[in-house]
Amino acid sequence: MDSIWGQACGNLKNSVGANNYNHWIKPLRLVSLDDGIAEFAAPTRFMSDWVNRHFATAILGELQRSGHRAERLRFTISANRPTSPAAAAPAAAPARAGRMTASAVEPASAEAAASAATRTVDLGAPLDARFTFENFVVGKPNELAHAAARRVAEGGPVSFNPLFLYGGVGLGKTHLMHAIASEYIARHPDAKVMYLSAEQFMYRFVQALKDKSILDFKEMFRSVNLLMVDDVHFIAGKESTQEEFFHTFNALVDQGKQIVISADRAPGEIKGLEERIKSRLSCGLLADVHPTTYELRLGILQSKTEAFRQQYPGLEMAPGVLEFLAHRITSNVRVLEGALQRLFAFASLIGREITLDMTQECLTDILRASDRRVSIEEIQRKVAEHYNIRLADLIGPKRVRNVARPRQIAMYLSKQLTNRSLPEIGRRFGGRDHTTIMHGVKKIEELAASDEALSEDLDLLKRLLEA
Ligand SMILES: Nc1ncnc2c1ncn2[C@@H]1O[C@H](COP(=O)(O)OP(=O)(O)OP(=O)(O)O)[C@@H](O)[C@H]1O
Repeated sequence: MDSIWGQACGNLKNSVGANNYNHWIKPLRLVSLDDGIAEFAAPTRFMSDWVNRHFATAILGELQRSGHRAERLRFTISANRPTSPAAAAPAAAPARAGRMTASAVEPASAEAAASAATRTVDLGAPLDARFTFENFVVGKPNELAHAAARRVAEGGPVSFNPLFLYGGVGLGKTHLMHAIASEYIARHPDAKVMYLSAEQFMYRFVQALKDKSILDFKEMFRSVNLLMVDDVHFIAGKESTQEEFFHTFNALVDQGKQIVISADRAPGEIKGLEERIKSRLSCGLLADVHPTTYELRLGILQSKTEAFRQQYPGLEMAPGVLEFLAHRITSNVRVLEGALQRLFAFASLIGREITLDMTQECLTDILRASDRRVSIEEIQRKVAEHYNIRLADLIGPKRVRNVARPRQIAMYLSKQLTNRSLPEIGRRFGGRDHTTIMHGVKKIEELAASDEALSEDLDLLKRLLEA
């Protein structure tokens, strides 16, 4: 086993990059390779989950290339646990270079295996048992996407096709997709549901071409009742895959079968996607998952904390910690969740209550990265560009409306996306008083509540700034 894995590792280092390799792949040990199942010992559950989600395709591909039958991964958690909290629960999630599906990955524990067996999607990837509607916290930014997802999951007559969920990284699109699939299967045990990433779709398509089994491929995809393709932007620029996807899509729509798609942006904004596909994808319901608000982040943190309390019983948390995290980590839910996980792991290792001081100490890197994400200068530049005004005017004293409103928008975004104080923001806006900034922020909040166009503009700017 050691020599098989050693050989695969050499290539994996190149394909996933040295950082990913050292962090995630190197600590794994190949225990057995029987019946197409590659069993690994991993130091932590967190690590095995992460590898499942991100590197399964690469690992299986490597084992297959060296002539072994490898169709699924299975993990056991080895006894020698890591000693540092960062290794136990690395919260600073590396940027995701496209999703690797969890396809062909077996659940780690017997309990998870049993529950997955009842949830197994007929033809696609196993579902993540944590991604249910019950575990999804609903707030203003995701309420439309959630309601539409619920409707599709009921499996009644197809009222919009496709359901197209889109939004920035780590905002819950995949979570909703899994929730739809689980619920749909629970309600329609005989239905065929296929959930896979666009990358997996391409991989299967290429494999079918190689194996000369394209008819089987077509037949398999056309036989499903519900097709769900995650991260569809992945096929941008890949002409033959797009062509095949287009035909699959049309065949299913013609048969009245439901399709759910997710992407990081609206169909019209995906560069490298054929016009006919863009227009097909725009035909159903486009549901935007907006960037999180403070309230939603807090709700998610509260809900995740309850789950962590079961995992780490007896751990106390001082008041204000969740509020602090919701305020400081605005990037995406995945990072927020990772931060909380690291905090619990750390507190349980040293056996102390989670306090604000501990939070700051334990999450220094994440908090610093969050701080760095957007600067007031970037916000000012982007807003000036967006409204086609000069940066000097945005900061300067002009009071004409076409400058004053964008200025207030920039003030509002500076308050929302950075953790600078009002006097500090004031200084960056040409030495204005903090009450002027407060007034600007309030004004935009009020306007956005009734002006849909402004609210959409704010979302767009946030997304551009947080990208
Ligand atoms: N509203 C929510 N309630 C509970 N958990 C959430 C919510 N939104 C996101 N999450 C959690 O955040 C993590 C990231 O979500 P998910 O993978 O669904 O993001 P995504 O939008 O598909 O991102 P990507 O663009 O990277 O594919 C998951 O663990 C998910 O459970």
